[in-house]
Amino acid sequence: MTLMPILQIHTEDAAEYAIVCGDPNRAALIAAKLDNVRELAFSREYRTFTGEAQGVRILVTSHGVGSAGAAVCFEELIRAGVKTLIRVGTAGSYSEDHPAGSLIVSTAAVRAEGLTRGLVPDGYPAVGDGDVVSALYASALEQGGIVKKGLTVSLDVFFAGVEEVPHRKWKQAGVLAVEMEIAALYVVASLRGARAGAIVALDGYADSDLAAVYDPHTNVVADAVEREIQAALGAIVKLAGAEQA
Ligand SMILES: O=P(O)(O)O[C@H]1O[C@H](CO)[C@@H](O)[C@H]1O
Ligand SMILES: O=c1cc[nH]c(=O)[nH]1
Repeated sequence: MTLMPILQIHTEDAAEYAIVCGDPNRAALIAAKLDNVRELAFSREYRTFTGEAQGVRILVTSHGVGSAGAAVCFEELIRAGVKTLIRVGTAGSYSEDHPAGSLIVSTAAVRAEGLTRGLVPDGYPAVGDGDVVSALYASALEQGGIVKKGLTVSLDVFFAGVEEVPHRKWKQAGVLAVEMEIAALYVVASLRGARAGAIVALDGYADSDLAAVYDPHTNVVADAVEREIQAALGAIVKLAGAEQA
C-alpha cells in the first residue's frame, strides 16, 4: 500500500475510473450521486471521494484551477492505479452556436498553456482517447440540450494582463471553447498509458463577455453541470460494460 504524497490517497483505494473537476465543491456534488460513498482525502485543493455508479467503482477528485496543479493530480491518480480519467469542467464559448448552458466534448486540446511544454516537445498532440470521447458524446446527447464535440484550447491566463489573450486566433481556427486543464490531462494520460476524455459546460462567451462580466453561478450553468455529470457517469458505465462484454 503506497500513499500518494500530494493527493493523500492510498493505492489500495484506487479505482479503474476517475472523474476529475476543478472545484472541490463540484467533486462533492458528483460524489453525492454515487452509492457507497466515502471521502478519502482533502489535501490542498485536491478532494477525493470513492463510490459506485451502477456497480462500477470510481474516484472523484478535484484538481483546482490551472494546468500545473492539475497535472499533479492526474499523475498521482494514474500512479495510484486509475486507468481512465474524465474531466467534468466549465469553459468559455467561442460561438453563439453554443451559448452558456451548452456542453462540449473535447476531442483534442490546443496546448496553449505552459505546463505541457515542460513535459513533451512541440508537436506532441493533446488528444482524447477515442473510446472515452465517443462514450462521453453519446451519453451527453442522451441528456438533451446543445451538445457539440470538437477542439478546445487550454490557456494559463484567465484574467488578462497587458498582453492580448489569444481568444480571437483560436476562435478563427475553429476551436469551440476555452478552459485551462484539458491539454495537461490529455498529455499526462498519453505519456502514462492511461485513457482520458473531457466534457465542459459553457458558462459564457470567452472572447467578449469574460472581459466585462463573468458569472458561472447561474441556473443555466448549474443545469448544464448537472447534465455533464450525468453524461460522465453514463460514459463510465458504458465503458465498463464494453470491457466486460
Ligand atoms: O470548472 P473547472 O473545472 O475549474 O474549469 C474551469 O474553471 C476554472 C476557471 O474558473 C478553470 O479551472 C477552468 O478550466
Ligand atoms: O477557463 C475558463 C473557464 C470558464 N470560462 C471561461 O471563459 N474560461
